[in-house]
Amino acid sequence: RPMVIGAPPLPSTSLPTDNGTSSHPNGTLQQFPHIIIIGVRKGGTRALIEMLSLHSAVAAAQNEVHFFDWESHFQKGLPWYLSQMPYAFPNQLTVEKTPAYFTSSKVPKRIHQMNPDIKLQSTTHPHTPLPAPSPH
Ligand SMILES: Nc1ncnc2c1ncn2[C@@H]1O[C@H](COP(=O)(O)OS(=O)(=O)O)[C@@H](OP(=O)(O)O)[C@H]1O
Repeated sequence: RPMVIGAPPLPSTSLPTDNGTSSHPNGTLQQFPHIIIIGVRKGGTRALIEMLSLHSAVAAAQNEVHFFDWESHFQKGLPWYLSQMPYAFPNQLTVEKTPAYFTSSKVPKRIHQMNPDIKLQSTTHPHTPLPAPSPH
C-alpha cells in the first residue's frame, strides 16, 4: 500500500465522497494524481519523487503503481488506481511515479482520458540519445 512521505499517517478507515475521492475523518483523502512522473527509467526518478515529497504541499505514492502500462492493473479501473494513492490533505498535490509509462505506447491516451490537464514530469538520462536535429 502506498505511503505518504513527509505527510500525515495513513488512516485506518475511509469514507466515499461525491467527487470520486476517498476521505477520512482526520481530513485527509485519496486523490487522483495531479502530477505523474512518467520517466525515464534509471534517470533518477526515485530521487526526484523523494525530493518533491520533502515539500509539505506534496503527497507521494511510495510504490510504482503501473496502472496505465500493466493490463492486469488497468483492468481494475480508476477506483483501484485511486485506492493506490496516498492519503493527503486537500491542499496537497498528489504525485506518483512509474517510469515505465514513458516507453508504453498505450499510456499517453489512457492518461489523457483520465485527465487531459494533468502535469507530466520526466527526468532525462545522460545515456539516452536525443532525437536527431531537424535539418530545417
Ligand atoms: N543525482 C544523481 N546522480 C547520478 N545518479 C543518480 C542520481 N540520483 C539517482 N541516481 C541513480 O539513478 C538510478 C535510479 O534511477 P531511478 O530511480 O529512475 O530508477 S528506476 O528506473 O525507477 O528503477 C540509480 O542508479 P543505479 O544504482 O545504477 O540503478 C541511482 O543511483
